[in-house]
Amino acid sequence: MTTIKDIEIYSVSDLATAKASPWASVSIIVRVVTSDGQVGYGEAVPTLRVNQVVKAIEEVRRFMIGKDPFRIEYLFREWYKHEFYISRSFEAATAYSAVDIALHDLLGKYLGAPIYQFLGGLVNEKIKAYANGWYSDCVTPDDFAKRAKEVVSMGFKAMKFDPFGPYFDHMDEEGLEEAVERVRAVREAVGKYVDILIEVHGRFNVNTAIKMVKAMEQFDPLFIEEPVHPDLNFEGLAKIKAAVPGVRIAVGERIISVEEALQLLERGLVDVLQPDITNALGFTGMSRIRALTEAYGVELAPHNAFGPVQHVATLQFDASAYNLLIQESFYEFWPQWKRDIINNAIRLEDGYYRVPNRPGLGVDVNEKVLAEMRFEGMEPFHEEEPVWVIKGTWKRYR
Ligand SMILES: O=C(O)C(=O)C[C@H](O)[C@H](O)CO
Ligand SMILES: [Mg+2]
Repeated sequence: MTTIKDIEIYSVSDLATAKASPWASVSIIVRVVTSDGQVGYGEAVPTLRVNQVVKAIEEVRRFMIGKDPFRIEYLFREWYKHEFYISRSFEAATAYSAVDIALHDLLGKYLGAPIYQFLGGLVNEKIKAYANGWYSDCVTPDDFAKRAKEVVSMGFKAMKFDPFGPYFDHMDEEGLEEAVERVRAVREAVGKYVDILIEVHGRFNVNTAIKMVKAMEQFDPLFIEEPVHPDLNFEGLAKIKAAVPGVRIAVGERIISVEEALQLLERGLVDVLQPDITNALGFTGMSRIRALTEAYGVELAPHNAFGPVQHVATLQFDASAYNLLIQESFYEFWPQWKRDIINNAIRLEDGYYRVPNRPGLGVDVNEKVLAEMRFEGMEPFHEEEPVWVIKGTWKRYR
């Protein structure tokens, strides 16, 4: 019987020369190795938690060694039994997610099939993508407009950005005006037929959020994401939906269980759900969440921000998701070393990605990059700009 022999954990980074936000300068990759020499890859979330996440993966490793890697549902259930906090702890959830992705990669390689084949088969041959990470150091409306045009010339038909500068919790009139002018500049630059997605990063209290959503409605955003603080703020989201019913609201990148998805869906608080395969319990969790969203008539727009293994895992998932709206992508805006974590370049064709159809995740991981870019330690904490914003945008322009 094939068993799990080891789980190797690689933190890789260019922190010394990083030009991106600190969270984007690190990837945590896992490599599951079997007794017969097969390998499967997965990825976890780094955001200011690198050490804790690595430790959490070490715990999953203790449990996994010696087990049959192909009993995926059974392993999930067994680990759920042992890991008392899996649905309460971000670290526990992302650690398991990374390993679950790797188990699916292994199974696909063993069966000689891409992962989508055993998630129900191919529904979407190509996946519409929206660009993120394209607006580093953009501050004025003009900065945003110029860069947005470049994004369109790369082929993207959709893009997301956070226009709210340094505001958090409350935003005054001047802040709102600046944000509105940035969004107006992008809408004018890209025209009517490119989708604009407004990222709020869970910044605002409810009163500010309602005012902001009302002001943004005129630009016809595909959705507005995390308009209020992200603590499953049911009351806040309900007030926004009541105040501005015509604007689609997206949330979900921080959910770590199927039950959290259910709580949002059953209250009718979300139009587009954004689960992330690296913290929503891998393919196992995402498949359950997909079924729920279908039942509630909600579309999926998976969050995908951390690295190329996540990127291709999300493509595999999306390939079989009938209610897929769009997939996020930072891929084109990462530094070369990060793109090089996988050997097979993922090309954007007219705003879409073709889903890799080789076994497992469908790509080869570049072990040289994993060895050369290895690092230990945490991402830096910058007092002057929160870790979650795109670098150089925590500014006003007046
Ligand atoms: O991509 C998104 O939707 C984000 O919100 C990006 C975040 O800044 C990132 O996930 C933080 O870790
Ligand atoms: Mg977001």
